[in-house]
Amino acid sequence: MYIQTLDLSQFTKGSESERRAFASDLLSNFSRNGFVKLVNHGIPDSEVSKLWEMNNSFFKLPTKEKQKIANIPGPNPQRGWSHIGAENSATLYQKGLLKSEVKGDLKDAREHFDMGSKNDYQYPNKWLDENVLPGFCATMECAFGAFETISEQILEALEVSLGVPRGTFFDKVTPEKSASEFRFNHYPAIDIKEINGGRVSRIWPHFDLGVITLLFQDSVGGLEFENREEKDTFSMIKCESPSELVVNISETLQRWSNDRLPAGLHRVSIPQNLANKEAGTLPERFSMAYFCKADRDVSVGALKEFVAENSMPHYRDLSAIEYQKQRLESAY
Ligand SMILES: O=C(O)CCC(=O)C(=O)O
Ligand SMILES: [Fe+2]
Repeated sequence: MYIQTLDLSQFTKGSESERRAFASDLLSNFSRNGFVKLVNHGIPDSEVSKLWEMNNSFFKLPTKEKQKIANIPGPNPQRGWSHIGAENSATLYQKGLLKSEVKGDLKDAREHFDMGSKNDYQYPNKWLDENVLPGFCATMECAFGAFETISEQILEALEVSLGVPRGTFFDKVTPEKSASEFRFNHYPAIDIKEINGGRVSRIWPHFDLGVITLLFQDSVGGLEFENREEKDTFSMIKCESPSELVVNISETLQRWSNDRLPAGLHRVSIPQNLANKEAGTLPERFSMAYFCKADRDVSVGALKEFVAENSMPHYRDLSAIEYQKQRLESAY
């Protein structure tokens, strides 16, 4: 099993028939396993390189600097730096756990940094002094805008292929009220034996909470998606280029579409193609994820377009912020 790579410029710059072909490929790949990879997504390589440099530089800062913008653990949207083990993905996404995995005391070997929209006055971002990491805020805000555009294009393509009115999804993800988030992940080098011990993972199997997720990963490897035909088995999502985007369906889209588009279960583990998976050290790994999220006041219940007449929706109405808080509460 592998993830298909699609060319987004076919949709953004193509003829009507190319746009339809892209939309249809997107839907069929998402339906198969919840994932696609995108090239020609509109973020220039130079911008992607800048992001990678920022990502690396941020985590290399002394702990005392990162501590100044520490996230306050809890159910609110995350802002700033979270130290290794702060978020417990195993608890957050228990329904994503494999049967063999025991509950409780499972750790993530990962630190991360989160930011939201600059328009989000309710949960403002936390930035370092400009001289500590020059250009950090500007680079992140610029990327955030680009991710908003790409998300809009993907949601529009899905609306086209699903035959639902324009705006069915996108009107619920507005740049003005944005609840979306951009995250830097850093997985420090780790002894493979520690991971094989079964209590520590880079990131446990989970679904993302938002609508869709866009992710850049480096070449270290280890990101995997679940094969739907064979529960509890995972395949690699190989990194062919540091500027390709991995895109997956997240929980909100599964709920809106009343399970027509199930979310993609994923994890970060020992790379399957590593020569020795029993001993040695896994090198550090970096990734960046943009979580396109529903506006906070919007319902994450099933949309009427996806509920057949005289049948019950699989998901009840609940505001996106209430949903997020309920899910996050279990993670700390
Ligand atoms: O690091 C990765 O490749 C995946 C990260 C991830 O799944 C997440 O942050 O939700
Ligand atoms: Fe994830």
